[in-house]
Amino acid sequence: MDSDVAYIKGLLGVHPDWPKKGITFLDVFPILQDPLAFECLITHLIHHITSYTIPKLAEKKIDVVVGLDARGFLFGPIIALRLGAAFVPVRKKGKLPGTCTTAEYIKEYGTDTFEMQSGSIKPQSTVIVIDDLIATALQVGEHYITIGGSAKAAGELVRAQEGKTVEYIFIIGLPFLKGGEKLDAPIYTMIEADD
Ligand SMILES: O=P(O)(O)OC[C@H]1O[C@H](OP(=O)(O)OP(=O)(O)O)[C@H](O)[C@@H]1O
Ligand SMILES: Nc1ncnc2[nH]cnc12
Repeated sequence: MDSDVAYIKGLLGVHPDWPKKGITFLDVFPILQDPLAFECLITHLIHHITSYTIPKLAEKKIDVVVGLDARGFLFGPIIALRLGAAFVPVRKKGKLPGTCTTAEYIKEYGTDTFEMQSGSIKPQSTVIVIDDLIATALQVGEHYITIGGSAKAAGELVRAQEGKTVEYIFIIGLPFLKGGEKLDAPIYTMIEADD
């Protein structure tokens, strides 16, 4: 398992000063270009959910996997299918038809607004939120302030529909940014990015 994670980590694209100076962008797309690595990644996450997340739920199953626009869409539907769960997208503002709930957020390199279609999660549903990466938002002088970013906004949208987020799952965590300290459920990151 550890060697699988190390292999997958080695595939990540590392792009200093992109999309702007001071950001080191970590690109998950090379993983998808290696079918064996992609399969290993999905198997790893399913193993985590079925052997760790679900046993803690006392007889409950995962009802909904929520994926975040856009890179969360690469992983969320596959995980949902394998779990027999629904997939619900969180999209950037203006992309979803019908009535939507909205949450604004600040991320590592800008601000944005997320939306979820009203009624897409039934009250009391058990939810996993998935995305490619968790970072954080704001640097003040030499210090980063964690204000949750994309994942926190997604959690707000789930709560607005009375769903219960039981875990936030990410392929990559950026530990030096301390992302996710203020989320309402535990976080699982498969790969810890180097400081
Ligand atoms: O933890 P945070 O500071 O909120 O940052 C993480 C988010 O930023 C990236 O998405 P981005 O908004 O760049 O959109 P994309 O997936 O459409 O490229 C990434 O895929 C996460 O969704
Ligand atoms: N450093 C980073 N690399 C890739 N996606 C990101 N989203 C926010 N920060 C990011």
